[in-house]
Amino acid sequence: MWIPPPLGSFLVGIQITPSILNADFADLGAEVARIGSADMVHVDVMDNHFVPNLTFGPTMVEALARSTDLPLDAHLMIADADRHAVTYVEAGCASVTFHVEAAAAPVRLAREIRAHGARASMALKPATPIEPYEDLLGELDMLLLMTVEPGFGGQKFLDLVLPKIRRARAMMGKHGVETWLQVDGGVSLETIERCAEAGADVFVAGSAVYSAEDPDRMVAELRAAAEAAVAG
Ligand SMILES: O=C(CO)[C@@H](O)[C@H](O)COP(=O)(O)O
Ligand SMILES: [Co+2]
Repeated sequence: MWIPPPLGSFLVGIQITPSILNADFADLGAEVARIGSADMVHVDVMDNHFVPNLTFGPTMVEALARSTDLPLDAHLMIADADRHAVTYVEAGCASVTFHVEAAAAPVRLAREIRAHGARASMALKPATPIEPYEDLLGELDMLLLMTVEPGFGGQKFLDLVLPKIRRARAMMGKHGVETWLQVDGGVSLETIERCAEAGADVFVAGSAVYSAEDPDRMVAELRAAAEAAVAG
């Protein structure tokens, strides 16, 4: 059984997790090989129900896990997350994020994901407030705050989420938890500094990475920009 590391070992600094939503789906193994310096590969699972788009299922995720040594970070945009999340741990994901809007029992689900050996993460859409979930933060390895409405890559970053990122980071400090704070949607060289300054430390970037001529160089540039913003 996977045992959460002790407090403090969560502090790994800035992490860049490119989304393969904007990669070439016909050649995903090769596409992931183009981002060798990434910390994790963000896999957007969509069911055409929770969001109006359809992407991968567990069989494809399992094949992807076999084709790379990078940890997979599954972002489940699916209805009935309680029923399906563990399938993605079994498919080989190191981290599984469910949406709180799609989970009937988020505490039980987070514990179940951890008990099956993956990091447990919970996502909030832009209009979902963080305050009702303050007491759950200690159950999570990562909190994902969406900075676009989930469903599609290439959307414009929503600045209105920045105060929620700040509040979430402050709550983590107040409760003494070192939960990773991930942002997802419209993250680019133009927006990453604002997110890092607000307290995010894990950054999903899809179109910014895969529209770059050299995706791995873009990973390095995003990391440098976030680190510079944190350093002040
Ligand atoms: O979860 C999602 C969209 O729902 C994201 O992971 C996006 O796919 C990221 O793409 P960009 O906004 O960076 O292009
Ligand atoms: Co995502």
